[in-house]
Amino acid sequence: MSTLLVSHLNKRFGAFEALRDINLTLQSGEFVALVGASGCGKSTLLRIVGGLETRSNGVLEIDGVGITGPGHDRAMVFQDYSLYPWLSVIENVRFCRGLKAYRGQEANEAVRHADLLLELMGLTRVRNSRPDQLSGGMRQRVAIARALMAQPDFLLMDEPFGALDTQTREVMHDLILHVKEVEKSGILFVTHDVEEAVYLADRVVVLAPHPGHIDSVWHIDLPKRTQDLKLAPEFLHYKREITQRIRATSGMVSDLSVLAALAAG
Ligand SMILES: Nc1ncnc2c1ncn2[C@@H]1O[C@H](COP(=O)(O)OP(=O)(O)OP(=O)(O)O)[C@@H](O)[C@H]1O
Repeated sequence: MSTLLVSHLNKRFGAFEALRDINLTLQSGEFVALVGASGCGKSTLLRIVGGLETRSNGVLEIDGVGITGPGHDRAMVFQDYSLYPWLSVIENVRFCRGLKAYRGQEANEAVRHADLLLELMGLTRVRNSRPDQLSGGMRQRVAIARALMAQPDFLLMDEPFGALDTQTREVMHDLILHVKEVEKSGILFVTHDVEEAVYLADRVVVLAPHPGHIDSVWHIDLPKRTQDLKLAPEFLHYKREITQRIRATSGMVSDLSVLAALAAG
C-alpha cells in the first residue's frame, strides 16, 4: 500500500499564480477525479504529480520520499495515445520497460506481464497490429496497458477518454474500474465530464480558478457501478451538485441566465 501526499503545494508561472495551497492524499487502490472550470489548474497539478512540471513550493511525496521528477512509481496516460506508430501493439506495451535491458528470468517475467496486460485490456487478438490499424478506443487501451507495464503505484490520467465517442467511453469506464480492482494502482484522473467523474471516482475534487485551489471534495458513496446507476436519483444528485459547484466557481453565467436577467430588466 502506497500513499501519495500533496501538502500546501503552490505553483507559479512567473508572476502568474496557477495553484495555491493544494492538499490531497491518494492511496493505492483509490480513484480520485479532478474536475473544475477550464484553466483552474487540473493538468498542471497532474503534471506536477507526474514530475513533468516543478512545484514552486509545498510537499509532494510518495511514502515519505520527495518527488523530484518522473519515476516508475507513477505512469501517465494522456488524451492523445502517444504510441510509437512503427511498433506493433505488443512491442508498444513491452517498450515501456526497455525490455532489452532485462536478462533471463526477469525478461521472461516482463514478457509474461505484457501478455497478461494485453489479455486484461482485450487486446490479444490485435497484438501484432500497428496503432494506425486500431480504433481510438483500442489505441487508448494499448496506452493504458503500456502505462501499467511499469507496475506503477499511481496512474495519472489526463482526459484519457476525451477523444472517444460515448459508447466507447462507457466501455473504457468499466474497463478502467476493472483495472483498478486487478492492478490495485491509485488513480488520479482529470476530466471535464462530471458524469464520468462520479461514475469512476471514490472522491471527486473540485478545483476553482484564480488562483487554482480546492473548492470542495465529494466522497462518492454509491453501490457497484453499472451503466444503469447513471439514472439513479443518488447518482444524479452528485452530478447536479458537483456541476453546480463548478458553475459557481467558474465565474461564468450561462446564456440562459443572461437572457433571463435581460428579460427581467
Ligand atoms: N507552462 C505554462 N506557462 C504559463 N502558464 C501556464 C503554463 N501551463 C499552464 N499555464 C496556465 O496555468 C493555468 C492552468 O492551466 P491548466 O492547463 O493546468 O488548466 P486546466 O484546468 O487543466 O485547463 P483545461 O480544463 O482547459 O484543460 C492556465 O491559466 C494556463 O494558462
